[in-house]
Amino acid sequence: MTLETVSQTRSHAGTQGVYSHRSAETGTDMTFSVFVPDHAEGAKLPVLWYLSGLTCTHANVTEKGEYRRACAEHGVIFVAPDTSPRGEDVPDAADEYDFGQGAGFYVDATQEPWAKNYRMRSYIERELPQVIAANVPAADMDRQSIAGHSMGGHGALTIGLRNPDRFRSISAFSPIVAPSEVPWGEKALGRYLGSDRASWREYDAVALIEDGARHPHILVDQGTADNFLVEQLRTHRLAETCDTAGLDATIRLQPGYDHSYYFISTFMAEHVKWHAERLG
Ligand SMILES: N[C@@H](CCC(=O)N[C@@H](CSC=O)C(=O)NCC(=O)O)C(=O)O
Repeated sequence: MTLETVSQTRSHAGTQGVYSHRSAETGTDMTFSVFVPDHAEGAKLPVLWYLSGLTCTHANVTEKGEYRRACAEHGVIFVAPDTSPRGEDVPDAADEYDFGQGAGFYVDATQEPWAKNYRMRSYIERELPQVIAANVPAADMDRQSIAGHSMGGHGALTIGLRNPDRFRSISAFSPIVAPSEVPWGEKALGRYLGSDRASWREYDAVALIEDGARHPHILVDQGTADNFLVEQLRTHRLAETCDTAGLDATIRLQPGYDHSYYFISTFMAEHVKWHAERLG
């Protein structure tokens, strides 16, 4: 598979790259960023995936996430994919920031006209890892963890919970923990997957845990001044569900922080370190 280098920039004792490739899953060109810390020749470094939220591309966290110093210090490769397929030929929902392009919700859509291109689950779980393994020689694909923000926090939790043997740890900033129960999620899952709510459960972290999914290493940070907390994020649902299931997740409320990258960047280094400790 051919990878086009969009840019490579030296930063924090490493290389920040942006690349694009043709995706078989989405049927579109996809762009992602990868930060590779400097390393000895032949060395293998663990991989931390970061899934972004509504309206984002790879660029939001790459420019505002402030992960590079911590990744260089701990020797962690950081991969930031896009949040949906994009292009003039890709169905979109004009004027809806929370659906369509920029809002793939990390599902494989089953409904028309979304099913052909909106295959972000398979893209993140299968295709992009193969692209990374083939093109980033330092990437140790036996040591992976996953993180994300908001819609991407939902993606990290659900992908991590479905694949506990692949991802050694899961962390999330302000995740949508129960999309089946909130407006953003009901809209996206209803239109991408259809009205049968049973088919939504594998894309809902609370439902996955209720249905038996487990992971020993989960960290969530949530700002108390986040304007989406009450209606869309509902962190307490994850806390309650983990308690009931006997899951020892670390769920922290951070006083005064909002939903923005000012919040994410404040705690990013802690998340990178926490993952690095579990990645060995
Ligand atoms: N109405 C807003 C909502 C968009 C927004 O807040 N997006 C967040 C993620 S929300 C959940 O997934 C985000 O990360 N924005 C990008 C950023 O750089 O802050 C709007 O349309 O702006």
